[in-house]
Parts: sequence; C-alpha cells; structure tokens
Amino acid sequence: MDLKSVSSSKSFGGYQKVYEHFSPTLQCNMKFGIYLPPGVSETEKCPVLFYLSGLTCTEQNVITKAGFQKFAAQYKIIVVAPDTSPRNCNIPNEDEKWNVGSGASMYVNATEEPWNKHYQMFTYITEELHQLVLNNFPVIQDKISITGHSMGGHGALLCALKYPGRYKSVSLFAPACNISNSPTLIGGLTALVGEEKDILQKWDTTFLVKNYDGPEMEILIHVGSDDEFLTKDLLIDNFVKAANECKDNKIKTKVFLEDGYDHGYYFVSTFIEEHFKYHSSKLSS
Ligand SMILES: N[C@@H](CCC(=O)N[C@@H](CS)C(=O)NCC(=O)O)C(=O)O
Repeated sequence: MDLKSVSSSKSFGGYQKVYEHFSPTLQCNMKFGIYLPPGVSETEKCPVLFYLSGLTCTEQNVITKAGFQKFAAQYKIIVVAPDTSPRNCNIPNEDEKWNVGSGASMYVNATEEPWNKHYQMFTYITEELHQLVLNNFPVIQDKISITGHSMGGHGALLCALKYPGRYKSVSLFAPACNISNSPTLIGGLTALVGEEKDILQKWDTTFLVKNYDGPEMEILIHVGSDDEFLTKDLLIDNFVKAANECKDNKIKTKVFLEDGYDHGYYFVSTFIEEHFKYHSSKLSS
C-alpha cells in the first residue's frame, strides 16, 4: 500500500494531512484528509471519527471550512475526511452535473454501466479506507465513530446501519435521510444502481432502519430551519418515524432544528463542537 503525502500542516498542535493512494476498489487515485491530534503515536493511540462530506465536496471542504481541528485536538480524536467519489475515470459526462457522477457517489456500490467499474464507494469507505486507516495510523481499533453532512449524513447512516455495532457513535449534520424520495439525489442514485424500487430501497436509510437489529444506537442530528434542502430532500421526519418503528426501539434519534441556519459550512462549523463533545463522551465510555 503506497500512501503518498500531499500536504501536512500544523494545526492546534497536531497535523492536518492529506494523502493520496491508488484504490483497487475504485480503480483510481483517491485523496483523503486525516487530522492527527497532538501527541498521538504508536504508544499513545486515539479513537477515530470518519466524516463523510456532501454533494460537490472533496476532502478539502470539511478540513478547510468546518473548524474541527481545535476540537479534534482537545478531545484527542483522529478525523478522517475522504473524498466523496472516484474522479478522473474517463466516464462520459462524469463532471457534467453536480448531483450525478463526480462528487455524487451517494456512498453506494454501483451496478449500472458506465459507473460500476469505479463507483464502489460503500465498499471503499467501509472496507478499503477503513482498513487502511486502522493499519497505518495510531488508532484504537475498537473506538470508531462516524459523522457526515447532507449526502454524507446519508453515507454515515448507511455505514452505521449496515455494520451494526462497528461505530460507537453516529452524528449527522443536515442528513439526507430518504434519498430515493429526494428530487435532488434520486437522479444520481438511479444512474448508479438502476430504477428498481427494491434495489433503491436497499440504499435508502429510511427503509433500512426499519429492519435494523444491531445494538442500541443513538443518533445526534442537527439541521437548520433555513436549510434550502430541508423539506424536499433531507426528509429527516421520514427517517425518525421509521426509526421509531424499528424492532425493540433500538434506534433513538435526537434531532435539533436550529433556527435560521442554512445548509452550508457556517452551519456545520457552528455545531461541530457539540458533535465532538458527543462522540468523545461515547468513545470514552
Ligand atoms: N447547488 C450547490 C449545492 C451543493 C451543496 O450545497 N453542497 C453541500 C453539501 S450537500 C456542500 O457541502 N457544499 C460545499 C461547501 O459548502 O463547501 C452547488 O452546486 O454547489
């Protein structure tokens, strides 16, 4: 495994780094950001938090705009920020639309031509990158949490629901919770996995949550009341309702509707500290 260092910048006593590597799963080069808090080493390992970004993002958006490094340093949590899709794959029109193709992987495994050769993002995040991080960085192997924004909130939920018990805590910023009913996301999803209802629902967290049968899971959610995607695309209420129907009440959602905030990184950076506090409390218990 060849990890090429792209950048390394000191931040709050630790280092914000970006690496590039060839991904056999995605058949292309991928970048990811990783923040290493001050003092972490092979003898002082830390928990890790995966942060999945939203539509149009690369690894750069969250590392430059969310202001999380201060809290990652304070709570001693390694933060991994993957890119949101394969890139430069020579797929016709891959960069044409902001909600189909590059930057719009939906964190699923594609089955449809021409995307299926590269767009295996679910496996990339949950297997390849997961193992790469655990094998190459000073991570406490059973202290793993996940968070995400918008399409990345959907991605984080997919990971948590399909890998019950792996993630110690889950938190979401303005998550897309029912993507097969989202006018903005459905086009990207059907391009990747086709139009069959049963298949769409296998990648839709509102449907998946009903059959969740893992350990109890509490999910922290923040969303802004002025989020332009709130009512037609995020569909958080649908997820909450489905989660309440899940067997033995195993999923508890804590949703905070924050007055006046929109969908962007001013919103994310406002609530990022609360999410680190939340993950830290779960990771240290
Ligand atoms: N129509 C917008 C929507 C994209 C958008 O809002 N993306 C969110 C995630 S769903 C984001 O994080 N954008 C990058 C940023 O704000 O830095 C665009 O074309 O950029």
